[in-house]
Amino acid sequence: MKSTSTFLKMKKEREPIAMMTAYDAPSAKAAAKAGMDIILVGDSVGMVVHGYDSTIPVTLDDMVLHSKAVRRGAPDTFVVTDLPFLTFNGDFGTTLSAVKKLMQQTGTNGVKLEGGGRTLSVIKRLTEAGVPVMGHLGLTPQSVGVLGGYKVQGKTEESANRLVEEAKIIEENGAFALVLECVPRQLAAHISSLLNIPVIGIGAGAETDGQVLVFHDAIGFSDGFSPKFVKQYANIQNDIEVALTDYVNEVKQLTFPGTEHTFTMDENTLEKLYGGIRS
Ligand SMILES: Nc1nc(=O)c2c([nH]1)NC[C@@H]1CN(c3ccc(C(=O)N[C@@H](CCC(=O)O)C(=O)O)cc3)CN21
Ligand SMILES: CC(C)C(=O)C(=O)O
Ligand SMILES: [Mg+2]
Repeated sequence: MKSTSTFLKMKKEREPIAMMTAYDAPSAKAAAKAGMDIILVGDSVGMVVHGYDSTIPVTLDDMVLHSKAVRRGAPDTFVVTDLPFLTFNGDFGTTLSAVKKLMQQTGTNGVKLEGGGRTLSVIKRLTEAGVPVMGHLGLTPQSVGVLGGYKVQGKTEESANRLVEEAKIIEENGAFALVLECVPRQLAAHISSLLNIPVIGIGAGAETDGQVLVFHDAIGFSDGFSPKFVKQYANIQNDIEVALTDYVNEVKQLTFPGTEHTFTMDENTLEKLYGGIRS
């Protein structure tokens, strides 16, 4: 199993880190088979799997359930789980019990939490408690209400400087990696070269130490969600629609199931039971 020190070494040796979300066992298994370095059980599960229009409604129990499934599908891959909305912003005891539940009940390898400001000290305290922590700056979707929408961050001098300062503190406070979401590539490149820990980008250009995408976006299964930073490596939505339409048509036309999908009784039993009625 890769570890936080593997990821530091990868950065040093300029080997890009490939990360993607997964929320269930079969997709986690596919990610592991593809050679994914890190699987993220993202709170984006609320949007792409549960149909919410933000990540705000996602609960700790949701993250526990999905993390367990991912761990079963990818037992040998480093897994990180998002701490959901308002599970790490109040008293530290509550944060600790949330992280304890996640790590002990699911076997996830670390947690990711969004934001700078007051959450910077939470990163420090969790790290001191022995928890591998991944930071997340830039577009932090749990703050969508405060940010006023899903918008590129760090475009002004002031906000770019603040992101740089927060990124430095995140490293100082012991995080093993940092996700930078939806920021200009020049800012992401600057932060990546400034930090010793790997910076993993999403909508942050090619000069970070790794990339992360949402599983459903990457395979074309998120209802057409395809902003500039997403590349669709497949169109699963279309494949599924074709398959399901074929199924409906074959059921209606009685062409499914065929004999090859059907069980039969042997002739003797059939004779005894129904006097040889067949067809
Ligand atoms: N399926 C999915 N994939 C994601 O990457 C994702 C989610 N859901 N939900 C949580 C956040 C929201 N994300 C988003 C959503 C929309 C834009 C978007 O429309 N961006 C505009 C630019 C907006 C601006 O800066 O004015 C774009 O054109 O890319 C970006 C990130 C990323 N995250
Ligand atoms: C997009 C990634 C970084 C994330 O936080 C999520 O999927 O929830
Ligand atoms: Mg998230």
